[in-house]
This record gives sequence, structure tokens and C-alpha cells, in this order.
Amino acid sequence: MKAYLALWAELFVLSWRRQRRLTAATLASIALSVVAVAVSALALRATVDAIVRGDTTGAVAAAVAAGLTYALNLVLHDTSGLLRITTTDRVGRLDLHPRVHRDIARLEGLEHLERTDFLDRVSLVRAGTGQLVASMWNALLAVASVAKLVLVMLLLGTVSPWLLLLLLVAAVPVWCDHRGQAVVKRVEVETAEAQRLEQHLADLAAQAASGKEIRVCGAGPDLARRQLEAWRAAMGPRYRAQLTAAVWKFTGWLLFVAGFVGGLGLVAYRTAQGHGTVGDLVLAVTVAASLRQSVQTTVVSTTATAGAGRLIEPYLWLREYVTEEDAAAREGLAAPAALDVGIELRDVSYTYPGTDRLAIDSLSVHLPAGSVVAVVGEYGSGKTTLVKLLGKFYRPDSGRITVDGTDLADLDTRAWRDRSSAAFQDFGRFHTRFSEVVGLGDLPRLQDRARITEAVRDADAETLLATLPRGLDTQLGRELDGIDLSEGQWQRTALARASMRHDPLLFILDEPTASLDAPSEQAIFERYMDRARRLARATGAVTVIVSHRFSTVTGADQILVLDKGRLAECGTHEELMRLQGRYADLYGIQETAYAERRAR
Ligand SMILES: Nc1ncnc2c1ncn2[C@@H]1O[C@H](COP(=O)(O)OP(=O)(O)OP(=O)(O)O)[C@@H](O)[C@H]1O
Repeated sequence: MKAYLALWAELFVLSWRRQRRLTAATLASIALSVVAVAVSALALRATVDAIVRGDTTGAVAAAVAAGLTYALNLVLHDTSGLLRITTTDRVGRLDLHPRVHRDIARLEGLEHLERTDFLDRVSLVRAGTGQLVASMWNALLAVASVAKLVLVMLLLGTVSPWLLLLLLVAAVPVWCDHRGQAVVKRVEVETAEAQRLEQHLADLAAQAASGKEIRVCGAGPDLARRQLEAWRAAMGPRYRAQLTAAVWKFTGWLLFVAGFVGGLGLVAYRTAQGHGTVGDLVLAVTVAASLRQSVQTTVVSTTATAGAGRLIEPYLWLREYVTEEDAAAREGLAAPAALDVGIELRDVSYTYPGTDRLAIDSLSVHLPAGSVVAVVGEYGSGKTTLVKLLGKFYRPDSGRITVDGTDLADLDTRAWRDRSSAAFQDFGRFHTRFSEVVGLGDLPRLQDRARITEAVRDADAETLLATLPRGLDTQLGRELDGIDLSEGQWQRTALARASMRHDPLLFILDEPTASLDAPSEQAIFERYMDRARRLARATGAVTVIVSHRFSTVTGADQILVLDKGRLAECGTHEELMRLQGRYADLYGIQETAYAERRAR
């Protein structure tokens, strides 16, 4: 609760700084709404009693006061919601939303993008920044509506203490509503996985990449059937939960109405018996009539406040996660200027969270400074996981990775990344100007056209650049009125981006040529072998090349053959061929396949 209060206080300060007058007006409207009904009812009682006494002046004055407060009530009813929505919207969009995006972008690891449980929380916060701000106003509104309820009850108590029982009656719909909402929330959590599946299947059918294959396979109807099943699995229980909540709500209101009618009957009876004035009767009717509205506001605002935990919990979790990750990433040592020994892995194991299979299994190997290391192996053997561990995207569950003797975990993550370059197989397609798409590889040189042109040359992407209508200034991405590139062309931009840094200590090429034809692949590898040698002389950089095609990496200083996360074999091409083991088998199979294809 303390954390919630602190967060609401912080959001209020944010709102105050962003729009002082609007925030003050919203606050004033909430405060006035607490007393408006009571003042209006008291003025009405005074009016009626003055009329009964024959006091014309007093009656007119009280009637004017009653009219004004009644009007104020109407104005507040119409405007306070509008004021809250406006302040919420502005603070949500202009302050909280960018802040959440900054936090997410700042995270050094990949877990928040890859783990479904993390992803769920991150998506919830991203979509709900406006609701987070609204929760602060709802909390204030909840306090105000409870205060209003207490005031109303005090007034009723002055007419007859029996009317205080209406407070209990008023609590019934609040309690019933909470019960109903608890059912809805529980079912939402239980069916979250089915809903994710339904969304995934809908995306599969709607996206161009998967859409092509689905049409070729004729899997559309089957996919639609599965989507419908997932939809039913998610929505069936949710509809039933909504129905249960509606029954709880209806029952609550029914009990309240019964109590309300009974209470008014009691006051009418007492007045007829000569207890209290006609003004008291008018006051009781006015106040009791507003009780429904007061209770409704209390129910809505307290339910919304209680429900805000759904967003507040993930938001507080995200903040804590960012703070912890930030501290862990920043407390590190500086990266060395150049490598002398190289990178060493000792007994490194890694399992992806939520799985029970080792993606990297007790891997020990030395990657000497200045060497070109090729990583080969079958699908899912752990090649990408290994390079991600070297890039410090994940931390090993056990074992150590050392860089010139210093544990990678102790190095400042940002400093290590500043000295790494990488082209991954799932490269980014950034829809901006071509020069920026490449320049992003070395942010301080984002505008350095000479350096960018050099990187384009390194990636053998000059022909691509020559075909672009506005050269380096060409906008990419059709939805931004730019041009679209083919898969191979996008891949070349990723390679050029990875070539931007002059002095990396680690240079990763994870299947960098998967979308290129064989001659282009060979040409690129030769270029990158040259680049690797240049980098080796300059900084002792280790170049790691992941590939499926064995023939292209035969020139590597060291070839690591992975099998189910384990290091099956390790050595130069000649050594591994002499070994006549797994590498020689797989190399032979690929060579025969290529030879047969060439012969056809
Ligand atoms: N984000 C992830 N979450 C859970 N498991 C994962 C994740 N990424 C990879 N894995 C699993 O880890 C194992 C190793 O995957 P990895 O991507 O490292 O293999 P790879 O050799 O690079 O495969 P490929 O040649 O297909 O790229 C596989 O069993 C894979 O299913």
C-alpha cells in the first residue's frame, strides 16, 4: 500500500508540473463535489422550513442558495469527469508513456523481449500508461466519495438515527461488486494463455511473411479453426465470469433499493406522527435520493482503485527491474583497449528461463585474441545462444566467460557493447534514411557520411546504394513513403551496420549471409576474413562467424562444432577433417549435395 501511495503522489506531482491550472481545477471539482449535495439539501430544508414559518426573506435567500448549489452540482457532474480525462490523457501521453519507453529501451538484456511472462507485463504497462494516471485520480475520487457518503449519513442521522442503517445497505452493492470483479480478474489470468494463442494465430494469418506460406500450404481453414477454438477457450470463461459479476452487481443494487424504500417510508411515517419538520422530510428525500449516486461513485472509484493493481504491480515491477538491471550493468569495469589473451569460456551452461533443456551445456573453449572462430552445428545446437552469451545478452547459469582474464559479468555492459559489433540472423529493419540505417552501428558517427560509405563498401553493398533513388538519403520503409528492400538487401544493410565500428574487440556475424546467393556469400566471407585480420592486428579482436554452410568457413583459425549445446569438436578445418568425426561427416554430406546440384 505504501508503494501505491508513493506512486500516486509521484503521479500527482507529475500532473501538477505538466498542467498546474488543470490539475488545480480537477482537485477543486473533486473537493466541491464532497460538500455540494449536503449544502444543497440543507438549503432546501431551510427554504421549506422558512416557508412553513412564513419567513419570506429567509425562504427566498435559502431558495437562491439551494438553486446555486444545485446548479453547481450539475456543473460538477458534467465537468469533473472531463477535467480528469484531459489531465490523465496529457500526463499519460507526454510524461509516462515516453518514460516507460525509455526504460524499456534502456534495458541491456533481452529477457523482457523474449520471456512471455515478462513480455505480458511489459505490454500491459505500455498499453496502460493513461490508466495508471487515471488510477491516481480514481484513488482521490474514492477518498472524496467516501467522505461524501459519511457527510450524507451524518445528515440523515440528524433526521433519524435509524436512517444510519442505510450505510450498511449502501455497503452491500460495493461488497457485491468487489466479489464479481474478483471472479472476472481470476478468470482473466486463467485464460491469458489461450488469448495469447488466439492473438498469435490471428497475427499469423494477417502478416505477409507467414500469410504466404499459409496460403501455399492451404492451412488457412485449419488455422481459422484453431483460432476459433482458442477464442472460445479464452472468451467462453470470460463471458461467464462477466455474467457472474453482473448477477453480483444486480443483487447488490436490489438489496440497496429495498433498504432505500424502507428508509423513506420510515421518515414519512415519523413526519406524519409529528416527529421532525417538513424540511427534515425534504432533506431526507434529497439526500437519500443522492445516496444512489454517491454509492455508485464510491463503487466505481473504489473498484477502479482496487483494480489499478493490475497495472500498478507490473509498472512497479518494471521500474524495479530496470533499476536492478541498470545497477548491475553500470557497476562494471571498463573494457580493455585491446585483447592480448582473448575470450575464454569455462564450463559455461545456460538454460532459457521457462525451459528445462540446456541450450549451452558445460562449454569450455579458448577463443584466442586476433582469431577468426567459426561456429557450426545443426539447427538448435546453440550457436546463436553462444554468441548472445558473448555479447552479454544473457548471463551464464554456471561457469565463467572471461575477457583477457576479467569475468565478462564484471565488465560494464555498455562499455563491452561499445566495443562489440554484430550482425544477427534476425537483423533489424529500421524504417528511416539509409545513411541512418547503417550509421546506427556506431552512434557517434551517425552523420559521418565518409565512414558510412566505407561500411557500405565493406558489406559489398555499393551496388545496392547505387540503385537507391536518393543515395544515402533514401527513406526506407513503404509505410513511411520510402522504398522497400528485398530480404538480401536488408541483410546487406545489417552487415554494413555491423561494419561501422573501427575498433571492436568482438565481431559477431551470426548467419550473416543466409539470405544471399552462394557467390555473394563467398565474396562477403572473403571480405570479412580480411576485415577480421585487420581488426586482429589493430585490437586483437575475436571474430565469431556462425554458419550452416561449412564450405564458407574453412579458412577460420578455429571451428567449433556444437551439438545439443555441447562442444562436440574443435580445431582447424584440416584437423577436423583428419579426425573423421562429426564435422567431417557433415562437411562431406554438404559437399556431395553441392556437387550433385552443380552437376544437374
Ligand atoms: N528465446 C528462447 N527461449 C527459449 N528457448 C530458446 C530461445 N532461443 C533459443 N532457444 C532454444 O535453445 C536452443 C538453442 O537455440 P539457438 O538459437 O542457440 O540454436 P542455433 O544453433 O543458433 O539454431 P539455428 O541454426 O536454427 O539458428 C534451441 O533448443 C532453442 O529452441
